[in-house]
Amino acid sequence: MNKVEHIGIAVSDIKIAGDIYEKLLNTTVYKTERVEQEGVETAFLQTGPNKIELLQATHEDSAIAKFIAKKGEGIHHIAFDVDDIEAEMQRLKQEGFVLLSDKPKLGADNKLVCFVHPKSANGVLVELCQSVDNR
Ligand SMILES: CC[C@@H](C(=O)O)C(=O)SCCNC(=O)CCNC(=O)[C@H](O)C(C)(C)COP(=O)(O)OP(=O)(O)OC[C@H]1O[C@@H](n2cnc3c(N)ncnc32)[C@H](O)[C@@H]1OP(=O)(O)O
Ligand SMILES: [Co+2]
Repeated sequence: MNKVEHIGIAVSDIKIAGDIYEKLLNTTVYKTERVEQEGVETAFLQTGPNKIELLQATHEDSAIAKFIAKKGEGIHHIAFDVDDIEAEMQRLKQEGFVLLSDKPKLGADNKLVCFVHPKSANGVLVELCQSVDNR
């Protein structure tokens, strides 16, 4: 695995949260994207080498809606950049981690993604990300 690709933060209102994070980080939201498959609206901010992904649910069955209902707004996942997502998925499976899909899915920002169940990663939802350009 390479660097942290982004930190995902679950928010109830992406416009309000975007304004707060713009002030906090002294930068602007550079991109928004709706990912229907995940039931989320996203907004991205960059601070130094770090990327923040704000996530608002687009329907009540979305993972983000369930998370906020249970735990409230806050850090939802940590995503790591990988060179070869299928190889990394295979490695993690062999190490006993529980993957949440058999195949990579298309995420935001032109990435292939796969999630590791938080119960198998010390209570943290982990996302693997491979740039589609890396394929
Ligand atoms: C925009 C696309 C993409 C990107 O490109 O970056 C994204 O980031 S999409 C982000 C949203 N999508 C996902 O999170 C997909 C993966 N997540 C899931 O499949 C589910 O959320 C889950 C992790 C399997 C949990 O779903 P479910 O089992 O239905 O929910 P429960 O509420 O019953 O949770 C079970 C258990 O797990 C704990 N939990 C849930 N979410 C998290 C979390 N984010 N971090 C830590 N722990 C989490 C939850 O509290 C439950 O624990 P117990 O109460 O102890 O049983
Ligand atoms: Co993410």
